[in-house]
Amino acid sequence: MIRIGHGYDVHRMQEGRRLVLGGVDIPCERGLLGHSDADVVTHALMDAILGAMRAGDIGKLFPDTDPAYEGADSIKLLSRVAELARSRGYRILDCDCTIGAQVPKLAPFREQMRRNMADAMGLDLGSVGLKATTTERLGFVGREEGMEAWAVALLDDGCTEGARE
Ligand SMILES: Nc1ccn([C@@H]2O[C@H](COP(=O)(O)O)[C@@H](O)[C@H]2O)c(=O)n1
Ligand SMILES: C[C@@]1(CO)OP(=O)(O)OP(=O)(O)OC[C@H]1O
Repeated sequence: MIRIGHGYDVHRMQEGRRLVLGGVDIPCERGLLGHSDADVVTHALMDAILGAMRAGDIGKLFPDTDPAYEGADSIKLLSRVAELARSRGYRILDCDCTIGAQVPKLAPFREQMRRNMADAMGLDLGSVGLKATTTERLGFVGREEGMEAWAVALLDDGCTEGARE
């Protein structure tokens, strides 16, 4: 049976932090604040996969109170989520993500972000969609206070209809 999952995440922008999106270190005066590398799009994608698995969320799997995840490389955490999915009999089929960011321009980094996320999940590049949008200067994204990301993922649970809880 095909399962759908959705993920959403927000991180605050702050001077002196790296901007890491889809595993790409993007040159920018300000980066994203978080316990991990604060890779907002990779976090949304992990939550989408976990949602499709009905397996909670990244905060449950990787608590932000655990020093093990301080400065964590979120792409490595994505590999772990994909491995967890495989170990439970799921196959990640397809996913699509959107980043809300007023600045910087992300288009030049889009293909490398897709590649990093696809590689982390063991998927073809074509199975990972990624877009970016400004919010036309509206809201916290528009004021450059933070960035947000949404993701959806389709997983095959390997079961006949209705067999999983
Ligand atoms: N941080 C961003 C935001 C947007 N883009 C690209 O620009 C296009 C137009 O954005 P609008 O918000 O004005 O619709 C968008 O479709 C993206 O291709 C970007 O690269 N980086
Ligand atoms: C992956 C984690 C690990 O601390 O990253 P954070 O940078 O804390 O980001 P957030 O999206 O607030 O919560 C998810 C956490 O589990």
